[in-house]
Amino acid sequence: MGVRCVAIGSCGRVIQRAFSLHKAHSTKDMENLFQLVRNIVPALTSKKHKGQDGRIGIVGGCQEYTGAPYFAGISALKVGADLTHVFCTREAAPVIKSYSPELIVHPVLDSSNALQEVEKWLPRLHALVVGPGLGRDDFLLNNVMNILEATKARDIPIIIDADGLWLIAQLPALIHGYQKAILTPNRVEFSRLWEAVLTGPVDTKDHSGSVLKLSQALGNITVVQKGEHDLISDGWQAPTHSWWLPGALAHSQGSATTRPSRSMVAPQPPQT
Ligand SMILES: NC(=O)C1=CN([C@@H]2O[C@H](COP(=O)(O)OP(=O)(O)OC[C@H]3O[C@@H](n4cnc5c(N)ncnc54)[C@H](O)[C@@H]3O)[C@@H](O)[C@H]2O)[C@@H](O)CC1
Ligand SMILES: Nc1ncnc2c1ncn2[C@@H]1O[C@H](COP(=O)(O)OP(=O)(O)OP(=O)(O)O)[C@@H](O)[C@H]1O
Repeated sequence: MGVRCVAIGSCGRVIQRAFSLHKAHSTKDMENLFQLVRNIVPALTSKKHKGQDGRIGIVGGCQEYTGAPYFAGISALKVGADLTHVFCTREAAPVIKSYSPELIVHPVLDSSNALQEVEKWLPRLHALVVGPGLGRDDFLLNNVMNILEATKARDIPIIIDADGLWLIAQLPALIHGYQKAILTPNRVEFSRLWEAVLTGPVDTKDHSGSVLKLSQALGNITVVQKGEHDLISDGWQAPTHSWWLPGALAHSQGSATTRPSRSMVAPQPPQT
């Protein structure tokens, strides 16, 4: 069975499980969702070679945290990306690699030439995910700062989650105005970012307005605020709710970036 058939099967099982918890959904809703998932997975064709349907880089994984970068990488593959490169610390690499032979793992993030090592691969990557299981060690964060600058210089889309967001909260200028960035904060990460770039407390009665304001304060970069209802804004348009599976993935594992349908791999939301 091909990788994509397995991916579709896996997505189907997740959705079926989700729907078993949400009986209120109609069969028609379910059919629509299956179709949306199918749309995400690229069609097999003899005209393409391996790599053309997505080469994704994951920056994260350190001594303490190895699960999150694995989930980010393997999920990218399950929704159709062809290759995933994980850039992690030396100690994390054998652990992450042993979870799956499908991931390409580079034990470079804690080396003094981390930037050069990652830069060798940057020209081949279609998107970079920064933060899952990264930790908050200053030396690592400094390396990641340089990697972010190099990635921006190449105009590569960047998705930032978890400790990547911690770094952005310390240094918002690092990502300010970079239109190809997507930040995926949970409620706590959202507050941290808010405090870094805005004054006063987050308006908990107006989630939509808050997401819009944060996106604008960061120079109109896309913010996906995770929670019971995910909210997405690019600072120009009022936030929209997550459109495909509200609440169904509450038992999150690893990282929001492991659910790429919410961000750049997704088809456009249906017009309403
Ligand atoms: N939390 C996770 O699932 C993962 C954490 N990892 C790493 O573990 C370290 C600590 O992670 P923490 O998640 O504890 O982060 P923090 O140290 O930033 O703590 C955030 C706190 O906010 C709480 N919180 C989260 N969502 C909330 C909500 N909606 N409402 C109220 N409280 C909420 C959490 O329970 C946690 O106590 C980080 O270095 C992080 O990268 C990573 O390995 C990836 C997985
Ligand atoms: N209260 C909730 N009810 C239903 N679903 C929720 C709720 N909170 C979060 N979720 C779902 O879980 C996803 C992850 O949100 P969460 O707040 O757990 O982020 P997180 O802590 O950063 O986790 P992860 O890093 O795994 O994405 C959300 O995008 C949403 O789909």
